[in-house]
Amino acid sequence: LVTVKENTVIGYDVNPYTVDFAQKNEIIHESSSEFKTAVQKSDYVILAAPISESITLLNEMDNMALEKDIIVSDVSSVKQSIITTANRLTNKQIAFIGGHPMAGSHKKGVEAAKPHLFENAMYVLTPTNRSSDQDVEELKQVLLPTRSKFITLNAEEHDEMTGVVSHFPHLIASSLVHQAKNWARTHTYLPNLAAGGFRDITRIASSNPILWQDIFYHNRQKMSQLLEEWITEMQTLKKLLDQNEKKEMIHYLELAKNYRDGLVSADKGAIPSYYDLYVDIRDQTGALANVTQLLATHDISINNIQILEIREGIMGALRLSFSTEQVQKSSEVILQQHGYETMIEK
Ligand SMILES: NC(=O)C1=CN([C@@H]2O[C@H](COP(=O)(O)OP(=O)(O)OC[C@H]3O[C@@H](n4cnc5c(N)ncnc54)[C@H](O)[C@@H]3O)[C@@H](O)[C@H]2O)C=CC1
Ligand SMILES: O=C(O)C(=O)Cc1ccc(O)cc1
Repeated sequence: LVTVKENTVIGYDVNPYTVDFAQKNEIIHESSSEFKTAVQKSDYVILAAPISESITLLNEMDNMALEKDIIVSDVSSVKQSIITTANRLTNKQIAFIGGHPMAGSHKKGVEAAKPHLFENAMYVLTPTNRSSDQDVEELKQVLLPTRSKFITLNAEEHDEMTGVVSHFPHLIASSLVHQAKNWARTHTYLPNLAAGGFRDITRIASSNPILWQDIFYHNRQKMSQLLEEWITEMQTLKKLLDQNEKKEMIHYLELAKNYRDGLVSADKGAIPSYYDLYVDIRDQTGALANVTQLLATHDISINNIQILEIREGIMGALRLSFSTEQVQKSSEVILQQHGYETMIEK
């Protein structure tokens, strides 16, 4: 993705379908079929390809003849490798600042783009020896409309922290799915018993495998260290179980619960970029149709709907996710006015 100064966004992608889709859906103003042409027209460039590809593109830019100075950034989930590349650039006209918006989903492709995707999300910026404080401020101004919250981190601390809260959980989610798959060979009814908990913890296992292999590869040292720590932790847990250490187990679960409960609120800096509203419902089909229609008549669009723990004839709940707090609050008012019981997690 490439932007030029007069608020014009030029899009470039190796896949022409992506550029075409982006233009038809007004995600970009202009398109380019050649990376070099797009770069040469631009004041700011944001590389949003898989990490290894963004590194290649940055190296390509180093050899380009540019008529003006440009600020280049990226969105790669791992920072060290691209920052190392940036620190070695020789083209004096390029100022590089690493970027990583902590928002997204398990979906891939341009179709997953959303105008409010980055709103309230943390956006990590990683300055390099190829950027000044003024360049960082200028980039922030360009990114201001995303309404994300900027934080400056160096590559090492970024990769350590995202390793813990983003990359490593992915590996665990996939391994849990593998475990279930193996057990399902001998227990064919198993998938029917997979309740909300299993779905919650494994959602990210449905992400794009090529992208995640690339993330694991670029953060392989941290991943390996985390895996080692995890194995030790699992061995400790196994001991607690085998020796029926009740108190210790309750203590372990309590500590995790307390810490996790403190992470829920969006403004405490945790990752959620959605605003959830829970609605009590009696039956699935009728309630789903009523709730969605009611909100649609008020021009409210729902980002995601999940049916929680519902069985025929028994009260259940819908989890509606919205992209802004304002829409979440107005949906609550509308639904309450129509007799629905609602809840927003504090
Ligand atoms: N998926 C997510 O939730 C998040 C992803 N990221 C980072 O964003 C980057 C892109 O990830 P996604 O958007 O999920 O992947 P994606 O697969 O949806 O999009 C990547 C795009 O890059 C294009 N591409 C690949 N090689 C290219 C090249 N050499 N030149 C031009 N275009 C090329 C592909 O055709 C595709 O349209 C990655 O670096 C990832 O680490 C960062 C935050 C969140
Ligand atoms: O699917 C999810 O919930 C995510 O965690 C999205 C995500 C994927 C990659 C990132 O580098 C940052 C955020």
